[in-house]
Amino acid sequence: MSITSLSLNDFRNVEAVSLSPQDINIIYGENGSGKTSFLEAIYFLSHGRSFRTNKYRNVIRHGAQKFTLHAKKHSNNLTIPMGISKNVQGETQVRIQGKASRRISDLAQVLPVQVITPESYSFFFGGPKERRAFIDLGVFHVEHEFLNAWQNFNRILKQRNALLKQRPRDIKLQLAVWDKEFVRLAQHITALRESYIERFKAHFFDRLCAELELMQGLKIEFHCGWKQSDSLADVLSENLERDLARGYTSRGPHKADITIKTDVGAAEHVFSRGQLKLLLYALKVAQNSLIEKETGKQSLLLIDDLPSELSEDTKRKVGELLSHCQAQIFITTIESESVSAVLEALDRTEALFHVKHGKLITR
Ligand SMILES: Nc1ncnc2c1ncn2[C@@H]1O[C@H](COP(=O)(O)OP(=O)(O)OP(=O)(O)O)[C@@H](O)[C@H]1O
Repeated sequence: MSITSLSLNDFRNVEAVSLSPQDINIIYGENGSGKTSFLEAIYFLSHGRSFRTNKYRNVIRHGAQKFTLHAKKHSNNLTIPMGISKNVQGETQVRIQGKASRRISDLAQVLPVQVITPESYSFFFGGPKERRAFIDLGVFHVEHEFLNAWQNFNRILKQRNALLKQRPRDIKLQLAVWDKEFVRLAQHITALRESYIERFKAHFFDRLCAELELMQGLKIEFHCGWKQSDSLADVLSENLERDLARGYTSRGPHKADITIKTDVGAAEHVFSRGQLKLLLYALKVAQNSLIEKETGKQSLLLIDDLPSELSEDTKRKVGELLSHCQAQIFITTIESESVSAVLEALDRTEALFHVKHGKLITR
């Protein structure tokens, strides 16, 4: 069990709703009833932002001055109350165990949350940002040094890019100072990512995908953000003219990526949409169960509109995949019956929540 109570106030079309989630939670209702808003609220409690919009005002209920979200997380016989509120001026308040917290990352530490939406398939087709974020979420949870190193690296990257844009006369001298630290942090971050990816791959292939025929022969490759056989210091100097022309640093760990290949080509060019969805579930579940294994933290998995585009057989396979992790799961669907095949594979306590116009009609 992870979240034992959740309340939303003035969030999207939800004025005031409280619920007591179970291990598996099915949130169902008509289009526009407010189902996704519940997932969005849980995500907000973990990340301090929405997965749907960067405009925080969009999530405050029309006419209200602020939204407030509360949850109680139960783990290891400990109940941790947590909350976040944000007002129309953009001021955020975070409370964990009754104490104000200034760092959003504190929320994510307490409540690891992953989300899968119908748009998540941009994971395979979009740029590397999302794939990098996927790796880093795992590294963040299992490697304590990562957050600090990543924040420091980003500060240096910002300074370096500002220099590239300003082009002061002594730019080479100034860059020499920044680049030393840039390279040191880049190597540290890359080592943490590589070590995580190796463990992730072992977990993904040996534990999770052994029985899924589709996943046989897949290869996951990590690209660190520059040609790894070359020294990063040399790569930075070789690319200086190009970087000056563009005004940003083109090589480094901020460009890292992963590719997923089948025997005959990149997964995104070979697999069907349904197969890619299954692969995405496998990746997210592997991440979840690895975080559980290495940190003992139970995470939450939010799945928006699970049944869309999935056959009954694929839904059963999704259910089998989900049974490999202990994550508390929240699934939205228009009709509750359409996820029966998923639930059959999950032998855990379930709760059904019927949402209508932002209100719960059954509990
Ligand atoms: N800030 C807001 N204040 C009030 N209502 C809002 C606000 N933002 C969105 N809404 C409304 O709240 C509802 C939220 O819909 P949500 O996306 O959660 O529904 P859903 O049940 O997941 O729909 P679908 O099945 O179509 O994905 C919509 O009807 C939307 O018009």
